[in-house]
Amino acid sequence: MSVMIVETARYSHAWRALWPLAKPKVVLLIVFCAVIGMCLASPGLPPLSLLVPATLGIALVAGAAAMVNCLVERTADALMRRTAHRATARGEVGAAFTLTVALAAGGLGMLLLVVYVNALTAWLTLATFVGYALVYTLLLKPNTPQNIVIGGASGAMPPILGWAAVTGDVGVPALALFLIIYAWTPPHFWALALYRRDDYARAGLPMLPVTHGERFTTLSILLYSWLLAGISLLPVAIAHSGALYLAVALLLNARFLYLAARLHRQYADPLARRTFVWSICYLTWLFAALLVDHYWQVPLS
Ligand code: HEM
Ligand SMILES: CC(C)=CCC/C(C)=C/CC/C(C)=C/COP(=O)(O)OP(=O)(O)O
Repeated sequence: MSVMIVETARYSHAWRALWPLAKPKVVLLIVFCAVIGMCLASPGLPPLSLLVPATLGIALVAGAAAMVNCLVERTADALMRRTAHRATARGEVGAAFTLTVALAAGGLGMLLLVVYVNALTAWLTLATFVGYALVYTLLLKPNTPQNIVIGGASGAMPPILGWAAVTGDVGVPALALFLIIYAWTPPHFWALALYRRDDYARAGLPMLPVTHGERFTTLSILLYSWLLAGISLLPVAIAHSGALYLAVALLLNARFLYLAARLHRQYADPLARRTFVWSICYLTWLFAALLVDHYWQVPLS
């Protein structure tokens, strides 16, 4: 009896240790962007019979990708303060167990997409998994400071996945949303990499602030923020979104550009942290505005 209790406690500890490896908050925003892709592709609300399996499927595959990322990077994670507590880095969960759970979750997600959604969404989600868990994590991240500029293409896929789930193809508005997340990713990540640069240097990862220094990174953030400001107006330029979205986008861009310009003028770690936190608020509110605008569109003229 006591052996059983000890075994159960060990397993429940292992399961609880696995949950943060799936990076639930990141996956939540990814799924939010995917759901908005689904809504924008539908004149009304997407049917629940599609919304539920598509959302669950994408969430499961994204969580699996995050777990594989933590598994592959466990040695580097152990050297960084931000990631040293991960169960993979601490050796609290075995590699075989983590991989099995990740593949089971990812497999279940793929099954949901294949059976209840469509083949295009399933293939694109699989490609996204490979792009992040393998190409970015194994090849790009340890080898080039442009790692997230290239690897960011995976993170930018969610609206395309959502759109494809509803329509079975990749529409122009979905491509515009892809470009928004693609341009958003470098300032999002480099802001964090700046105030965590000692971590990355210790782990031997060639992040931009480590290889090119603070000034070059803040300039890159500023330039990408301008690029993002322009790209974020694409949904209006293609007449998919209206005045409400435009107003919100202009306000959000103004704050992002203000923070990026200040960061470049006078660098400070707390300001870099604020810029990183703002990047997450920015994407959340921008996509929320797309959604509200879609259902309550105010014409521009
Ligand atoms: C390759 C592209 C990306 C890179 C390199 C990246 C990097 C990071 C890093 C290093 C963190 C820090 C986590 C921590 O605080 O420990 C983070 C947090 C976060 N990222 Fe990203 N990110 C990327 C793409 C995305 C995408 C596409 C989304 C959502 C659409 C996203 C949403 C978030 C959120 C919500 C957090 C906060 C998580 C938390 O507070 O636990 N990221 N990101
Ligand atoms: C199927 C699908 C939709 C997949 C989505 C891919 C995905 C999970 C993208 C998120 C990107 C992410 C969490 C980057 C973290 O950077 P990092 O891995 O360099 O950060 P770390 O140092 O915290 O591990």
